[in-house]
Amino acid sequence: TRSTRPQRMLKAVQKNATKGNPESVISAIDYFCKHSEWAMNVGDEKGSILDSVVTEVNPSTVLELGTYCGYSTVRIARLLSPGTKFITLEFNPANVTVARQIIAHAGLQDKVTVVEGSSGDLIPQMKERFGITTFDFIFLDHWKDRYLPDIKLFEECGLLRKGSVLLADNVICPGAPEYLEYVRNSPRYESRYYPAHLEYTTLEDGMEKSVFLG
Ligand SMILES: O=C(NC/C=C/[C@H]1O[C@@H](n2cnc3c(NCCO)ncnc32)[C@H](O)[C@@H]1O)c1cc(-c2ccc(F)cc2)cc(O)c1O
Ligand SMILES: [Mg+2]
Repeated sequence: TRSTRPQRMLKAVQKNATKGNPESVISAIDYFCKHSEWAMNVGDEKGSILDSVVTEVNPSTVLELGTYCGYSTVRIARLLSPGTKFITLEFNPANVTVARQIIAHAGLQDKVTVVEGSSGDLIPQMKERFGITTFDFIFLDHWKDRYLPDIKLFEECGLLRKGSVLLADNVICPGAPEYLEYVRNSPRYESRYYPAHLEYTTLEDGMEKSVFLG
């Protein structure tokens, strides 16, 4: 049967990227998406914003929602200090399989744990299953209508501390209006919008960085 786009992306990484070289994995995926098939990776322009926020926060604990093929997982993991606890959640088992292979090709398999399951089920398990008290940095890039319920879940589960940073992709395209309204109007967050473009296109998109104030 016909391969899937994530499988074709993995093949492109295995063919064109150097094993153990995260930068070459990132470049191979961006090349694939620009010249072969568009895919919903955060991409190079928004990826640079992600890089700068991760570098600024220099987190000890990181959570990503929506691994997909592992592109942003590789971008984040390559910047983390040794000993950082990084967990990424993905509920599609086929995507988990591809992501684990792309992360391994980059040589970053020891830096991140890819957990199969849905955020709604897994977020409440973070403390007991992974020994996490709070997250320093959270990257939201899963279904856009789940951003708001999941940030509320973080609050309910006591997973945020004063200064925790949440970065949300696609707040314009496809858009996360209820999430934006919440973080921009809640006295518990200090929010800032980073304008950019939808990955690999000229369409408007952007990322929202929100700092939890406690
Ligand atoms: O839809 C987009 N991303 C979704 C990501 C989904 C991935 O994350 C996984 N996932 C989803 N919900 C959960 C969940 N929890 C929630 C359910 O319980 N828990 C765990 N994993 C979850 C899926 O299995 C996928 O692997 C998007 C679209 C465009 C786009 C823009 C313009 C266009 F024209 C077309 C597309 C651009 C982007 O950058 C985008 O990120
Ligand atoms: Mg996205």
